[in-house]
Amino acid sequence: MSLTRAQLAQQIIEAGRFLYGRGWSPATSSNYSARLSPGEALLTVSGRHKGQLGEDDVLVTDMAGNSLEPGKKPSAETLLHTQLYTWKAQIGAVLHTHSVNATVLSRLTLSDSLVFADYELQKAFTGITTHECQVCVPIFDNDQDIARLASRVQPWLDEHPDCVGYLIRGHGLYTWGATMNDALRQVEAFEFLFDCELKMRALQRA
Ligand SMILES: CSCCC(=O)C(=O)COP(=O)(O)O
Ligand SMILES: [Zn+2]
Repeated sequence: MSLTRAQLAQQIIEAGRFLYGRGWSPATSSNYSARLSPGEALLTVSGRHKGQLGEDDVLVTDMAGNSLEPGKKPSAETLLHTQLYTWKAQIGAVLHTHSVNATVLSRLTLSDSLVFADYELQKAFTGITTHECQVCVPIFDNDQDIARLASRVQPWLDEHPDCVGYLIRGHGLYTWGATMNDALRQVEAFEFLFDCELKMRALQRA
């Protein structure tokens, strides 16, 4: 069943309240979207406070990232959302967050990926049914040129059809789901795992 623009806007508004409240979308950072139709996404307007979004703070774009609502500026990172909708038809929502843990962990990790293994909570990710597997999270260097960044993300997605999210170094997390609730669950799962990983590293050093 497809949801209306108003329903999807409400989901984005509520996601923003939740993510801001958890401290994962501070200071106008982050952007959120939902698939409105096969060829259109509903995305946050650039620069808005994500804990205080209203109905006017979202706009429709095409899958090339062009605003279909003149006068509204789409998120600077629109292309990172639309590339995911183009990559997989099952994706219905994309969330990008800026937590302290995602930022610190992506800076501490000098290699180009993080691997989670043996955590029961890995099962919160779509398609994962056991802790006995590895969840590989690529880390891409940050880039102010979002088209260039998207062009570095694309080969990874193409080669890893089961990818559940990625980090941008010193910047934040991208994850997604068939529904907004699926995407929110994955943000929470990542944040739990980031927390565990940072605590493990701190204790191993002590
Ligand atoms: C204040 S954070 C810098 C921009 C950013 O990384 C972000 O997620 C928000 O950008 P937007 O254009 O979507 O508001
Ligand atoms: Zn960002």
